[in-house]
Amino acid sequence: MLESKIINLTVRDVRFPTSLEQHGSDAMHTDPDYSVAYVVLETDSAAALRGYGLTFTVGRGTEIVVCAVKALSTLVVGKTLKEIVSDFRGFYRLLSSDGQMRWIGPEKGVIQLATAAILNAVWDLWARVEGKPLWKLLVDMDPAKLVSCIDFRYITDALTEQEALDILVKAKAGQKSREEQMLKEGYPAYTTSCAWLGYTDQQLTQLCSEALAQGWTKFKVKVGADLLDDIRRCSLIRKLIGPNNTLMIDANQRWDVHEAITWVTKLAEFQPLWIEEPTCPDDILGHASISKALAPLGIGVATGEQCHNRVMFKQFLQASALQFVQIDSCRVGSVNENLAIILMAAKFNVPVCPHAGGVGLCELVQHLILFDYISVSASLKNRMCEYVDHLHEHFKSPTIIRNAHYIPPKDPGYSCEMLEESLQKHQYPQGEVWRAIEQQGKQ
Ligand SMILES: C[C@H](O)[C@@H](O)CC(=O)C(=O)O
Ligand SMILES: [Mg+2]
Repeated sequence: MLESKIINLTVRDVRFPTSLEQHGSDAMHTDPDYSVAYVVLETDSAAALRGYGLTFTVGRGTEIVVCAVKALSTLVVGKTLKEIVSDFRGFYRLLSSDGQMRWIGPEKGVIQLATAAILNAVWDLWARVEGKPLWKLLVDMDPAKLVSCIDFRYITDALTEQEALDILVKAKAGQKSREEQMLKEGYPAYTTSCAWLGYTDQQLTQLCSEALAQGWTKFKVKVGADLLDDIRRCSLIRKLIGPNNTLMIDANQRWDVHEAITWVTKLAEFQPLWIEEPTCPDDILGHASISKALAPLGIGVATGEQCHNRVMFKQFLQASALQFVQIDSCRVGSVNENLAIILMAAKFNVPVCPHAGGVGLCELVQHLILFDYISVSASLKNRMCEYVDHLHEHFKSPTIIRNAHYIPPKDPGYSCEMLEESLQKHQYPQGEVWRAIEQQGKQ
């Protein structure tokens, strides 16, 4: 089935009105409507095999990502899966470095989100053809083949192809038992669902108490808009979860560098493990200053959900500007680029703690973090994957969480196929959910 040719690409703008209840709100994104540009690759295979992919957005602007996907589609349609995966590095380069389209990137912004959506669909298709969930496709893949999927351009000063290969070969030891461990216990997760910025203290208390009862031990709280609110909310959560559970805080880029240091120092009494996105996501040296200032307080810096490519991650690592690498399945160039980031993190000995949530981000990134543990890092120290309890019901193979752990998916593919009924209802602006909202606005 590798011979199957991709004969069509469709892309849809699908939005969920999460802002109505303040789900997903933070200090910078006060009214997110969790959304996706949803891609389907159709093939000429007898079994009418399809690949499903998506990239995540927070509402307005999704139509621009849809346009970018359409612009890139001519580079994909007409290719066989075999042509693509036998030189995946070359195909990645074709998509990310097209001689004309790279001007509107390169490898950043809308065009990078569109690249992610398309490549996620290609990886989904490949995993389906092999009859495996994506994490298993990666875990079973020969290290040389894995490395051949990565574009090392601009990162060889931090990680060479040979070094990447050596890391993967070394991690072969114990791989089988780690895979069995994951199938039995799952991968540790933390929750962000209890403490979005727009939630009331009452909601926060109720959701946090419920989460504790369900076995959650690690909690992330949104901060950054108002210091007194932050002190009150962090104090409330710390009291609820007790001294031994883990707290993280996330400012979503709200502060300048000095402001970040002062503000977080005032929250240090609540003992957060990390401050996430304290300042502009492009300010590597700013993050390095914050890291240095907060290290004596035992607080690390985490970032990555808006870090747009492997070159940025390389510099964050080289500058000791982060202590937690937050890969994102839809921000960078799909699995190909995330492989590079995971391997660089391993070389620099910095834990990977993925960003997830949104629509489909948990479904996707669970595959990457399972691969990281089984085939690269071989460690769970200071490692956990974000989980957010929204919108999973719209997926054909939703994430399974047991006792605050991600249970490895078993269905073939990359877990991002959505239910047709959900797509139709939420398609923007013509789906019934959006027509009803428009009607209410007119009344
Ligand atoms: C706008 C998103 O909900 C964002 O707040 C998510 C995020 O920062 C996280 O999950 O971390
Ligand atoms: Mg965040």
